[in-house]
Amino acid sequence: MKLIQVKDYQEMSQKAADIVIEKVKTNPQIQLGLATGGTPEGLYDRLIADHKENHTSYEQVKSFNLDEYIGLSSTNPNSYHYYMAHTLFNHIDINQEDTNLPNGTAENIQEECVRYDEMIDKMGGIDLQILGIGQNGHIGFNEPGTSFASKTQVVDLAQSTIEANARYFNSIDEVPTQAVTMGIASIMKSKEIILLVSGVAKSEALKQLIDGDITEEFPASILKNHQNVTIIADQDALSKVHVQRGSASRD
Ligand SMILES: O=P(O)(O)OC[C@H]1O[C@](O)(CO)[C@@H](O)[C@@H]1O
Repeated sequence: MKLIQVKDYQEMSQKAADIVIEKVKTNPQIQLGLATGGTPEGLYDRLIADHKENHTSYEQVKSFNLDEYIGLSSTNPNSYHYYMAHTLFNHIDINQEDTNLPNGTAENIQEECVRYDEMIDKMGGIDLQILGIGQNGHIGFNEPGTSFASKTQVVDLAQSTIEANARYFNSIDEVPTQAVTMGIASIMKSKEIILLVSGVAKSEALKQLIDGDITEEFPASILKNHQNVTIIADQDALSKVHVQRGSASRD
């Protein structure tokens, strides 16, 4: 894993935006894997600003999101469909029909999981996946204990995830307890991954990722087995890590 150390959330977001914009310009048909949550908001803001200023076009880009809550329709402001529309898609020239998220209200959710993986495979896979990390090491909504062989699946959210995400809801009781998420194996198929990590709340997770072993008890640890991962982490997130410049491996 390559590590880019940055000062703060702003610099992390700018660095990530610079990379994404460059890749979209080089390959206008790039297939992007996108994440939600607080972490990528700054990245999306910068993609929008660049689109407005420099006219970087997403007309031929296709996108695939990691996850969606079970039971929230796309018009629910807490759904990830809504988040993506309002945080990014409505502000750039990507075609609505080229944006994909798992459907958390599908009648047959198991079929939906299979459909989602097959669709991504059929379209040639994800070129660049943007990832955040949960405080417990989750990627997508794959919580500790998830099989590294997992494909897109329905998961029970960990209590710590429900608590962390309650900030977006009126009360913790409104947070769905389940989600549909791309599995670990689905995520690992991406040709390239950028992991964004910011803030002291993620410092323990980042330390575990860099210093710890590869174990299903810490889902993000599988990223060490991927050939092309770049971590962009800020000083607060790195506060518990002793790293050599540019390298996030122990060796
Ligand atoms: O960026 P946050 O809000 O800390 O969330 C961490 C991760 O958890 C998720 O919300 C769950 O998928 C991711 O989208 C995100 O990367």
